[in-house]
Amino acid sequence: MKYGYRIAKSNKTKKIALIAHDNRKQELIAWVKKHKTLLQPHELVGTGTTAKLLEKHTSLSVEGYKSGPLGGDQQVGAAIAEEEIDMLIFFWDPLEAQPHDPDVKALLRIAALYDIPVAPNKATADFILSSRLFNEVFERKIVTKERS
Ligand SMILES: O=C(CO)COP(=O)(O)O
Repeated sequence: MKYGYRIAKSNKTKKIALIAHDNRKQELIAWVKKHKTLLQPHELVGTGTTAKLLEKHTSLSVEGYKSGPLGGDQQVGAAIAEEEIDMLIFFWDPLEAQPHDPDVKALLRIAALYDIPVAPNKATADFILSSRLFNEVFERKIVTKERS
């Protein structure tokens, strides 16, 4: 089996996954509030608790998957593998182990594999949002398997 790749293109309107571990949820809520106008035109999704809190505190519409520890990270990972999600804002906790650490790792692996922008903190999220590409079509490299 050999690996090859093909180029996929995002739409101008992005589907953005928003996720935060408990100790970082307030930080994500504040970030989304700050950038509400920029985020509003895009399709927002997130893991269960994060999505609910974001809807409550920002009144943006955020479609929720299951809660992270109950399989939400895996659902977001599957959506990335289906090429449905264009970027991942994931404020994961660098100071506390999670019971579903393997799921977190799997999500980050799939996001790297499918070549989507990933922000683990506000600085990176700000860079992504201020990128010229944020409201344009951008290309990404999808790894494929080819029979040799
Ligand atoms: O645990 C998470 C990501 O790994 C987040 O899940 P919740 O948004 O349901 O808290």
